[in-house]
Amino acid sequence: MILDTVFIEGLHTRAVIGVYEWEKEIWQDLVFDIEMEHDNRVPAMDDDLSKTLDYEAISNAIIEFCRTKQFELIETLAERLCAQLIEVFNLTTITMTLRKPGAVPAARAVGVKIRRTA
Ligand SMILES: Nc1nc2c(c(=O)[nH]1)N=C([C@H](O)[C@@H](O)CO)CN2
Repeated sequence: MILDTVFIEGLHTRAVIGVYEWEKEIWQDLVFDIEMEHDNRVPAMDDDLSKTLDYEAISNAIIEFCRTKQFELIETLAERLCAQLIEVFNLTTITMTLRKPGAVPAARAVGVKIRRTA
């Protein structure tokens, strides 16, 4: 059982996302919190970046995905992005919280949280 994680908190990205026609013409803010299970003793043993989940590379992959893909629902974006990250970075388990801060003006944020396993 893996007890360690690598996390990314408050990652700001922009995407064309939303169900309404006006939303398909604008960029909107999205904010991600990500937790990925990993045995952190392995990279720590050799002080070796190649044995970690590289949070910089994963952050850049998330930003690029949001920049280049378009969906209506944040559920769809979260699902497809988790699938890609699991495949590309060989993740075992990922928990993703995706907030769309501007969507409901009366709320600080709305969003979804999913947990997916390879
Ligand atoms: N569960 C969801 N509800 C809503 C979504 C969504 O992606 N998931 N999207 C919208 C609109 O696009 C909204 O963000 C416009 O402000 C409405 N509800």
